[in-house]
Amino acid sequence: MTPSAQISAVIELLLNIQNQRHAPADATANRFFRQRRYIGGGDRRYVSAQIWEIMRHYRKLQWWLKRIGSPTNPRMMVAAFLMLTGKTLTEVSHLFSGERYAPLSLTQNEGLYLQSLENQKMFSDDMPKAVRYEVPDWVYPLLEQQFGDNIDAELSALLQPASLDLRVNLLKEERSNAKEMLKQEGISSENMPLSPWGLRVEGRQSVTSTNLFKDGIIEIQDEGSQLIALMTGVTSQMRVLDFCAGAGGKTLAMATMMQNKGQIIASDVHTVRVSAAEKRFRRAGVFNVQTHIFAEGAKWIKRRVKTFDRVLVDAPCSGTGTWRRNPDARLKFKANDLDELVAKQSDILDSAAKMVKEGGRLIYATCSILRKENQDQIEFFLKAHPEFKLVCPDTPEGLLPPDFYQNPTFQLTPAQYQTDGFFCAVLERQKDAE
Ligand SMILES: C[S@@+](CC[C@H](N)C(=O)[O-])C[C@H]1O[C@@H](n2cnc3c(N)ncnc32)[C@H](O)[C@@H]1O
Repeated sequence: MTPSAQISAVIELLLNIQNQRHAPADATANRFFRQRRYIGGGDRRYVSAQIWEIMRHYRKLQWWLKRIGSPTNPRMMVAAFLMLTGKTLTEVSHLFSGERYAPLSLTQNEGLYLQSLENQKMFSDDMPKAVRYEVPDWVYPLLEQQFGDNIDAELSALLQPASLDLRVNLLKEERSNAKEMLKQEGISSENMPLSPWGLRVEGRQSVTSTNLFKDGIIEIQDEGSQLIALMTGVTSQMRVLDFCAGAGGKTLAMATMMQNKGQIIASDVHTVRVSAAEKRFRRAGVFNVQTHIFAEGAKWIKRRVKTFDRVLVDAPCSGTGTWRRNPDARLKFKANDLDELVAKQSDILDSAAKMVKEGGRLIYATCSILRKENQDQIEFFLKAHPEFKLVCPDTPEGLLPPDFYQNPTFQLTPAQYQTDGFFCAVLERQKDAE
């Protein structure tokens, strides 16, 4: 593709993303490329990279265009993006050439709007902070209250692209061997600073096409997610329930901790996710897991009241901690979404708590950085459930970083730990008084 044709594809994809507001942007992008097989690998990578950058600067681009009185359509967003990332008006005019496969030529008005962006930077001092950091206006005050003086550091880190993190399946291979094998497949990685299973890959690489991935030796999993699994403290003698198992990321990590022994039940309400999890369990050689799909009625729960040593609730949440990976999610997040999620999490916690045996533990986790879903949720739960107490993790020594053993709750953020944002609380059901 010519550079102009690439820009044309970027504009078209951005229009698709805007029109399919309810679909995640990466799903829309995948569909877009599937329908245009003629776009080769290199061009596809270029168009994707540009789109993710535009999504990462979406509010700022809209702010600039409104400020100069321009329409905020995809065409002007892309042109403004090019100007604000260093192209001159002449260069942008060449790209918008009007030739075959190129975007239509810039109109006189468009040229004038863009001229006023010459020598401007993406960030402007008089931009509101919520725009600068690409968070919804209603979310910014919540985060400001939580992070205080650290707000700028926290929100800048949340704007950076996330690293590509892998978890080595110790059931199949040592981390050092996996690292070497990955290198032989052309992918360099480093041991992660916090997780004993983790490898961090340099740059953007396609790990899913490696033999290691196909053979179940590695899984893609953020370091924060690996730490949550570690905080459950599961061991090979236990009976464990992963209440919101989804596609099984944390189940897989817990199965490794349990050396494929004991029993894990991986449950969820979402059939497709559970099927995906089953496929991953097979690939990873994990056979101490059974799956369960929740149906209407609570019989399944009733029969298993107080029978599990550990129950993990990796709750459905706002995903605000993963905004580095999903820049479009931040644009879609609404205040009533948060209220609904908080109510749902509370219901799930109530059901899951019933299953924890005396002296057993309930581990609550979210990939959210919002207090309402995290600390406030746990405070509310403890008021309603005095039979539970917060306790420090009892994970076998040496698996977690030392300070993780001292705290019953943990908030991870990209700024502080270079992980996604995660919250975790460990609670224990007290023994009934005689
Ligand atoms: C954060 S995701 C889980 C991710 C998964 N644990 C992992 O590590 O890959 C939350 C999951 O909760 C599930 N869920 C939503 N409502 C639920 C409910 N009432 N009971 C159980 N699971 C539920 C969703 O289908 C989703 O898969």
